[in-house]
Amino acid sequence: MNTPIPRFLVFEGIDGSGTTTQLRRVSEALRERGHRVVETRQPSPGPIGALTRELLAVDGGKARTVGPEGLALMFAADRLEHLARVVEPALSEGAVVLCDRYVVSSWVYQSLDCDRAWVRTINTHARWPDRTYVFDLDPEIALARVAARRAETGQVVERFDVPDTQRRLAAGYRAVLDEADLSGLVAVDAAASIDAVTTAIVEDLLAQGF
Ligand SMILES: Nc1ncnc2c1ncn2[C@@H]1O[C@H](COP(=O)(O)OP(=O)(O)O)[C@@H](O)[C@H]1O
Ligand SMILES: Cc1cn([C@H]2C[C@H](O)[C@@H](COP(=O)(O)OP(=O)(O)O)O2)c(=O)[nH]c1=O
Repeated sequence: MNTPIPRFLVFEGIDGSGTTTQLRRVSEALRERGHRVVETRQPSPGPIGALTRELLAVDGGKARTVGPEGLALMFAADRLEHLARVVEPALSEGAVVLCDRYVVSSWVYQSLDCDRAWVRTINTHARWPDRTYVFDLDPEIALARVAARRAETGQVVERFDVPDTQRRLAAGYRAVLDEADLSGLVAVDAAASIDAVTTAIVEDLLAQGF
């Protein structure tokens, strides 16, 4: 019997590591091969995700009122709502779902300020993805990319957009990559050129049966 192709694909990494750019390019490559593809992200565009994004924005240099535990619960609730509303129906219909950020984002970001085991507990009901591409990049390079992107797009500053925080997050992602018992985790050298990163991910997917 043929092994089914992995259809729930997640892109993870610190801000500026290139997940959004690559998600678009990999989706395009899969569509060209005839797959039906759903591109999505967390925090999701749904009601809980929209509220979460609002709470993340830093207003005049001051984070809004929700604290780290409240925010962790918002991300987890958004995740389950988004799974039920978007991801599960798309997978049931045979689509490939590519999601920009997922459970590992909560593990890494929320564990900066909350109890690590508790963060994992509140996310245990979210199904584990088939493949999680973890973009590994020096935080200095990622910060330079984010600054350039912000100058171009006028994007708002969010509470994790702080150099020291990004360094701790990069270390958090590397620690997750070192966990031996997680299935489908793939390290991506995000310092390579945009084309080279796309090729590496597409080659991995082809090796998975696409
Ligand atoms: N491999 C790369 N090399 C150089 N610049 C890149 C690369 N990947 C992305 N970028 C640029 O860096 C910025 C951040 O990329 P983006 O995909 O938005 O990151 P993320 O979604 O991980 O925050 C964008 O301006 C993008 O064009
Ligand atoms: C999904 C998720 C995102 N986040 C953070 C990461 C980002 O700083 C922020 C918004 O995500 P996102 O819009 O993906 O940021 P970017 O495109 O700049 O990489 O939310 C968490 O802290 N926990 C989570 O579970």
